[in-house]
Amino acid sequence: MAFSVKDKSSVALGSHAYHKPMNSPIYTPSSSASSSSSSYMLRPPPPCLAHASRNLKCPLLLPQAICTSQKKYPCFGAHVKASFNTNTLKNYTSARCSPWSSEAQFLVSNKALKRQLFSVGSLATPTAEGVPDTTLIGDDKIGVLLLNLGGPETLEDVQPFLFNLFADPDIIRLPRIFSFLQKPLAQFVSVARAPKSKEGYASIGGGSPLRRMTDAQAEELKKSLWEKNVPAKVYVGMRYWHPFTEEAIEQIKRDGITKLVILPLYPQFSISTSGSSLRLLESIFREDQYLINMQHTVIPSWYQREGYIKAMANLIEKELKSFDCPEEVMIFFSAHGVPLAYVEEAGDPYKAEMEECVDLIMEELETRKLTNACTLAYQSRVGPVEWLRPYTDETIVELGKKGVKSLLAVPISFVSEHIETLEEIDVEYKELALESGIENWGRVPALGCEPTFISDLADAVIESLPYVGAMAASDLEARQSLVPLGSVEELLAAYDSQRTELPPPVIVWEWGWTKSAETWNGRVAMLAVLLLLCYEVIADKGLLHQLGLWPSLR
Ligand SMILES: C=CC1=C(C)c2cc3[nH]c(cc4nc(cc5[nH]c(cc1n2)c(C)c5CCC(=O)O)C(CCC(=O)O)=C4C)c(C)c3C=C
Ligand SMILES: [Fe+2]
Repeated sequence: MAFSVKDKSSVALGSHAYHKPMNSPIYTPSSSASSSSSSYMLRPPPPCLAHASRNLKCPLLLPQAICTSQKKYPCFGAHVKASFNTNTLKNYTSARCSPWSSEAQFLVSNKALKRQLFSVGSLATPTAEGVPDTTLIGDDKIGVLLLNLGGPETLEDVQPFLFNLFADPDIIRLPRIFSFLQKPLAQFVSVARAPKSKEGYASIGGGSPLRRMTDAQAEELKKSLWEKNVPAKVYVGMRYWHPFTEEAIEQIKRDGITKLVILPLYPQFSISTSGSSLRLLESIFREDQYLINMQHTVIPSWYQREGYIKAMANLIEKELKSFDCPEEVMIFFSAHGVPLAYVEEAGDPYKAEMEECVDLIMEELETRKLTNACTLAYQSRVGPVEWLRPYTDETIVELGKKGVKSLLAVPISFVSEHIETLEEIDVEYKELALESGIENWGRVPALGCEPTFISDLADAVIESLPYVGAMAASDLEARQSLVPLGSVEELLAAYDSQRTELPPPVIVWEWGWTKSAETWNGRVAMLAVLLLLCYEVIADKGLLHQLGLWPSLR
């Protein structure tokens, strides 16, 4: 028994084609998409935006993170779809004055862009022997900076780690006039959440495996690069815990790196993950003379890459075989959620990229004659606002009710094991699934150091090398040709302008225990917390002071 939208009698959760909004958790890739994109092409224009900071007032790093070319010309050597995604970027209208807007003038036509990108792209092609063009390396010292989230290594680390996370304005997005409350709020929320989080970390051995796993990935990536004749150093920069991004940058300076490839370890781009790390880097770069002069490029997201898609498909194929009736298993993609407002108001491409990623993996499985039904849902929501739907927990219950008997969970937004795979999926969701009538449960491991995946990351780095510093050329045409800056500027301008506003209120009021009531309760609670925090700051007394959770200002 396989479930799909083409088979509505089996599970009637509504229609669900990839390019439509995902109202229901069940979908199968649309047949047109399958047929149009079952092959991989080698040299599409890249999504990475190359920069060198020379000749620019500031290094303009962040725009590289978000590139509209991704949908139309997916990443180096990646899957090219014939049909374009209806890109969220189309919604952006305003071009504001932002730290990045100095580039808005370099708008280019896609035609010119393609022409140049194909010719520049060919520079990156490894030779037949797999040896990259050494002129790309020359006397340069090449570094690769892996960006990741970081995780507490001991239970004592949990609360300060949470503080760092909630103090990030890309995680708790306050209107600018309330930005002075960011740290007090982070203190409050981290202290309030720490006990629950500690329980989770205690149950997976007393800390996050993230540092260990990311270090191992860095080591393997370095080996792979050297094997491919690119003698690069690989650094790890975490956003919220050791080794912090700032520490990695100091090491990069000490090592005298002259060309840096920045590679967030998140396959899909989100404002809250890669975006946050890139924003931090941008501020570090802007202040530092060495970094301003160092050439760099960013690989903003790489979920479309052949190696990544194939590696994911390999893991799924292998895990399906462990079920008694593999063809009856529903493949259950579970992605880390983000608040809905990130996507709908701030223009986060995360949801669109996630859906496309799932589509590509399913298409790859189809080419292997694996036609299982699949579902995408979002997990790990935190706080009172609405997050991306469908939620993983609700979906599991719904699938149980609809008679689904076998589920294979696939963590899709992250490439290492972490608390949300080891605790949330393996323990909480498994238990919920079994209670909901699902009889057979499996989980695909995170990619970790899977060789196909690591080798593909190395290729992504190598393919990005021609773009490192390409913007340093004062040659206007080169600058114009390499980056579809107009769209990037629009995206960032829109994203940044949204930071001044809170999400709009729920317009239609419904009585009873409804979604709108839930949302409003959350907002009222948030407002009360804000007022209490204001009181603590202004009066230098209050509940937190009494509990000793607030350092006296006097
Ligand atoms: C693509 C991955 C991730 C997105 C998107 C993301 C957004 C996001 N996360 C929080 C809040 C928390 N995240 C926490 C841990 C955590 N988050 C990710 C990844 C994404 N987060 C990972 C890999 C981890 C685990 C790290 C580890 O230690 O193993 C936590 C702490 C754990 C907990 O208490 O549950 C919080 C809190 C928000 C609010 C958010 C988007 C705005
Ligand atoms: Fe998270």
